[in-house]
Amino acid sequence: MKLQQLLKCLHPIIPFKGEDPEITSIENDNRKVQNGSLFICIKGYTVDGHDFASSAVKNGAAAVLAERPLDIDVPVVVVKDTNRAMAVLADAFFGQPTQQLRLIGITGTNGKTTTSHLLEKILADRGQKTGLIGTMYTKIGEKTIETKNTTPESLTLQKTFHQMVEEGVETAVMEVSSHALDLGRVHGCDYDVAVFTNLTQDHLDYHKTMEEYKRAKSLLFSQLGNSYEVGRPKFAILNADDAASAMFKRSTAAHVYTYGIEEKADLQAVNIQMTSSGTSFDLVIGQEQYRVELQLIGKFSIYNVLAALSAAVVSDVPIHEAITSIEAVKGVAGRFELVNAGQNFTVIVDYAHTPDSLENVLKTIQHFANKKVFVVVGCGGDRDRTKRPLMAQIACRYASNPIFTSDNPRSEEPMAILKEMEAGVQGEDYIVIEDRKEAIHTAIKQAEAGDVVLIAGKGHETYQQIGNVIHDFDDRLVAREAIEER
Ligand SMILES: CC(=O)N[C@H]1[C@@H](OP(=O)(O)OP(=O)(O)OC[C@H]2O[C@@H](n3ccc(=O)[nH]c3=O)[C@H](O)[C@@H]2O)O[C@H](CO)[C@@H](O)[C@@H]1O[C@H](C)C(=O)N[C@@H](C)C(=O)N[C@H](CCC(=O)O)C(=O)O
Ligand SMILES: Nc1ncnc2c1ncn2[C@@H]1O[C@H](COP(=O)(O)OP(=O)(O)OP(=O)(O)O)[C@@H](O)[C@H]1O
Ligand SMILES: N[C@H](CCC[C@H](N)C(=O)O)C(=O)O
Ligand SMILES: [Mg+2]
Repeated sequence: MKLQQLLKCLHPIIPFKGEDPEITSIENDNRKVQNGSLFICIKGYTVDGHDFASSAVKNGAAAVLAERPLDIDVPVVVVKDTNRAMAVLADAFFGQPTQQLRLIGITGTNGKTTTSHLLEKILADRGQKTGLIGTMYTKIGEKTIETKNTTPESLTLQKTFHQMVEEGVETAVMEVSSHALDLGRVHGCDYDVAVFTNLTQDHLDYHKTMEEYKRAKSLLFSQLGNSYEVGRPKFAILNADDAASAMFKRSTAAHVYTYGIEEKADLQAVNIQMTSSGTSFDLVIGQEQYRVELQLIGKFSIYNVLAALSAAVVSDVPIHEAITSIEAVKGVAGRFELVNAGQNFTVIVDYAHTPDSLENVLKTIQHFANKKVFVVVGCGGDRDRTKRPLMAQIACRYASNPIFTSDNPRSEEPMAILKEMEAGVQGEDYIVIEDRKEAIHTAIKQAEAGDVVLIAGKGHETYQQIGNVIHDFDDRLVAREAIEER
């Protein structure tokens, strides 16, 4: 595509003039630039992309998009906000891919990864080719691609959607993080369905207040189409039991459907039965009622299932087929994942890294446990510090044997993070073991028949970041090794 043609999508008040090279790709990382690329300079949290413009030109950039004039030998297009412009350009360059597939976005503090996997399974079972974008990976059909963020920035995102369209994906399901909504990573995404799981404390390092965090989440609903196009209706799926849903309902013109347990909802779970091996309930939808027998555990799993079923129903999947698909799901990696190596106690690895998720998982365990409950838990560095004392309190409230350890300390001093956890539980009974491997081994060594060991916070992660070094680390493998050593 010619540069001038591409720039038209920015609708400048005064047209950009100048040379008109052929643009073969768009990049925001100078290391990925090739002959003919348009290099977009983004001011990041760590470095300023403008500093890499000369290097991008050396690597073959045919033009540069920047927020100020630059002394380089290729055309420089100056805009006020390159991050905003990147979303528009990416959407145009890749042929507006989200208008060519069905796009379902899932937001909320907890349950996004789980719900997206449940929904993907329902759609794939119907014979649809699906795409998935989220915390664990991006998936196109059966192919998985490694990712860094839960929701990538706009350029990667639109490139991925383009690839999905090329490969025949009919529906893409994606996790939409509050960071992504706030930073405009999803500008240009034309969602058909927006799903809300729940809102509890996380990410206050970034959003500062819960009100701001909620406002960021609400963008998914306010940005959901504002027209009643007959052929492409838009739906907002809201959690009737979460107070934030009222604001999201007000934010959207889309058709609203609700799900829930406590409050009246369009899809409602009643007659719930929970055991240590599964959960069952009656799904009431309109005048109809269906029994649902899940292999998933805990009340929070019912919410994720209801969210996925609601999104499936508005996507024209017959409800009984959606239920059959969900009943076959054994779980999602790193979410309430059992580690079995022949031991006579239960070991669970779970991605709970917020106060609410930790409380939910521990309450679920407490419901079934009749012996000791160990929890090995830490808090990530360079992330919301205010959750540290709260998570420690929850660990002490619901577990008989709390062990505080490191999660991903990142640039922080591991013991300083642990001190902030301890500040919440003065006088309580707990132990601190900075080294995560040692902490897991200690819990497993001490566990006796019938006890439960919960290893929380890192779930599917296969690394531990300490300082700038990323070490291989997988809670599931470490737990297995510890069990085998007994
Ligand atoms: C705070 C934040 O969101 N940071 C994101 C941001 O990084 P940054 O601002 O530090 O980027 P930077 O390194 O300064 O680079 C600026 C520009 O220079 C370019 N550059 C940089 C270096 C170089 O040699 N050459 C070059 O051209 C970069 O490509 C970029 O365009 O842009 C990066 C690229 O898009 C993101 O990967 C990165 O996410 C980091 C890893 C992160 O941890 N983000 C978290 C807070 C986050 O976004 N989390 C949410 C929610 C998770 C959840 O709850 O599920 C998520 O969606 O992941
Ligand atoms: N609906 C829910 N409500 C509360 N807690 C939940 C819910 N679903 C899952 N959890 C807990 O939260 C943890 C993370 O779940 P999941 O990965 O599905 O959430 P997520 O929203 O994708 O998280 P992230 O923001 O880190 O990507 C699970 O391991 C479990 O402990
Ligand atoms: N998506 C979450 C991941 C947290 C996982 C936890 N293991 C940590 O490193 O803090 C976040 O960015 O807050
Ligand atoms: Mg996730």
